[in-house]
Amino acid sequence: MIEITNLTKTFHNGKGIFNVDLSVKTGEVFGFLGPNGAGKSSTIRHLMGFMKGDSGKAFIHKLDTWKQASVIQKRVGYLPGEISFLDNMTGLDFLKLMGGMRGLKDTTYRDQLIDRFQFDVHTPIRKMSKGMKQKVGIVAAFMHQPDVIILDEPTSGLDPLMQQTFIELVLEEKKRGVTIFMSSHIFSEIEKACDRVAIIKDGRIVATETVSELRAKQTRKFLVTFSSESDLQTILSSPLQVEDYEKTKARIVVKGNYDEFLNTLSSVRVTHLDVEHQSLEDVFMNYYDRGGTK
Ligand SMILES: Nc1ncnc2c1ncn2[C@@H]1O[C@H](COP(=O)(O)OP(=O)(O)OP(=O)(O)O)[C@@H](O)[C@H]1O
Repeated sequence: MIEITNLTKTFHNGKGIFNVDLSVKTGEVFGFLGPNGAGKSSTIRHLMGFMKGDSGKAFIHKLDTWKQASVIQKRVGYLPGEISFLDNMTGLDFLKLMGGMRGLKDTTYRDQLIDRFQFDVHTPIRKMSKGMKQKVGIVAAFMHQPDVIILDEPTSGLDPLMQQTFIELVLEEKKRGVTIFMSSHIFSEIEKACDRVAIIKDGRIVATETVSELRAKQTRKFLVTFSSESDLQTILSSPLQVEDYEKTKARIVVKGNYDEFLNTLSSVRVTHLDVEHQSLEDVFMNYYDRGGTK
């Protein structure tokens, strides 16, 4: 549904995106993660046909996004990273303008979305907070029920409740078979909403993984208390990775090897077990820190 092959764009300052390859299947919710300045918005601008690459191609629905930019921009739901509104408009004026451009006739779904995101459509945009503007942008991206939606940092400026409302909306659209591509640096929203994730750093894709693969790579540390010091000795002489220990307690590192962990623990008496959670953020930081090698 979305194909980017070998896309490169070098800006005059040497920054940009380099040999970006991405493929998003129909009905997939795909997360695009990276720190500030990594190249997320630049990639998305190519996908929306606002920018022409120096080399490589981007396709949506097999349409070349640069050559067929007007078709893409009419058809695809899009939330830009920074929305430029005409300040004298109200939220409703803006949504009517966007709806007109996309040939939206039935406004029932638009009005349901306005209700869900709880904002006053009659407020002039110049008086809106960043979060309110973001809500208007989200409604504009979803209201015509497109089959592809591209969102650049959709939850920035939203409070936690509205972030949750947004995730629910994405999951509903996913059920309808909509293909969604969204950039973010909030790992928890990617984890909740996305099937797969690509990580971009310094303009290059450093990893593409399913969310479940990423979870499997997640390191978990268990704080285990044993009934005796000899139990601890049994664990110390096992293949399990023990980070530190004292008397009858050990901090055991588990990275996917749950079977081995449970089997070994079953040979001793455990009186207490606690888990220290490592966030997905830590997993991603591994990628960032490793400078692009997987
Ligand atoms: N038109 C431009 N001219 C020169 N440099 C640019 C231009 N657009 C982007 N850049 C640079 O290219 C790099 C990638 O920018 P981009 O906006 O794509 O990053 P991003 O991942 O979206 O970041 P953020 O999370 O901060 O929005 C940055 O170093 C940015 O300064």
